[in-house]
Amino acid sequence: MIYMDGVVKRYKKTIALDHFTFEARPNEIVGLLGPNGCGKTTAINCMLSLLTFDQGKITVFDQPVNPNNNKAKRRIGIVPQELALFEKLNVYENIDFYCGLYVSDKKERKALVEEAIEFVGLEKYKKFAPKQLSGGLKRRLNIACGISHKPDLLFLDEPTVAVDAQSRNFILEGVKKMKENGTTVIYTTHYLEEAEDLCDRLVIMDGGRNVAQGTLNELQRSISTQESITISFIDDSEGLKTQLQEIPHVIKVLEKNDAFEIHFEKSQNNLSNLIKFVDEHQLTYSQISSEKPSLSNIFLELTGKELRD
Ligand SMILES: Nc1ncnc2c1ncn2[C@@H]1O[C@H](COP(=O)(O)OP(=O)(O)OP(=O)(O)O)[C@@H](O)[C@H]1O
Repeated sequence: MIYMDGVVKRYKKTIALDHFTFEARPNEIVGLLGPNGCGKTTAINCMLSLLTFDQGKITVFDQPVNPNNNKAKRRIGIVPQELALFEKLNVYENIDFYCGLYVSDKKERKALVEEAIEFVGLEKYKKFAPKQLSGGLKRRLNIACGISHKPDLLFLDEPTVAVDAQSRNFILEGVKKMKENGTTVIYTTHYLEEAEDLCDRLVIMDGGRNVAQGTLNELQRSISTQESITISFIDDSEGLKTQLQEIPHVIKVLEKNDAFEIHFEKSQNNLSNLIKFVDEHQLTYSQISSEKPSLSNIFLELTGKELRD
């Protein structure tokens, strides 16, 4: 669907994309993740041929990107992070306007607009002006505007920022449904749990580069932390963190909300070694849980930074 190879984009002295590579295959949801300023928007704008680039190659639908390729544009949907709604138009009219950019036949358009309204669950609000909608409903309207022409390729930029739980679920279920219907989705988000749950593959960006890509499983296998055990002690003693660090196979120990998050490399005995340590030091714990590295752990190890979550 989309292929980027060695793409360099400079804004004067800033290198926003530094030999960036990226791929989105048909019928998958690809998560594009990275800290503020890592180049996500620049990469997307280059894919959409809204920006020119200095070096490298980008193909969309197997053709080099070209701002005059209207046939390709018809197959692409964009849901920007900033709401792009007309205050003077009601819900129906807003969607109809965006759909009209691609579909001129009125009858066909009416059916598509109605379908988009149903898809985002705004049937009761057709005649409402955007200012009469809650934040979550406005986001749903924004999405309906981007998908009403049934794109094969959809860009969703942080669609769940500042939305209530109900709208968030609606949006996430909608994205899954779009994939089921054959759409390829490129999804940027800062919510790592959301990306873990939703995306088939993930691309982690930092400093304009693709620092890692793959399924969650592949990314988990690519880092040294293979298990993280969180333990809360009732009788925390001074110097405990340093002592925990000496347990075999421990990579590092983080203190999080009155608990220790201990990162281990791959070994069969991590949990039993920790319990042995607890017994030997006559400690009492209130909670203990073990899990595979989260996307947040992966992100931290690969980039040395926490991503806002
Ligand atoms: N028009 C511009 N002129 C100069 N520098 C720019 C311009 N647009 C972006 N940059 C710089 O390019 C880099 C990449 O920015 P970009 O907006 O692509 O990052 P981003 O990952 O989308 O960030 P965010 O998560 O904050 O939206 C940053 O250093 C940014 O300051």
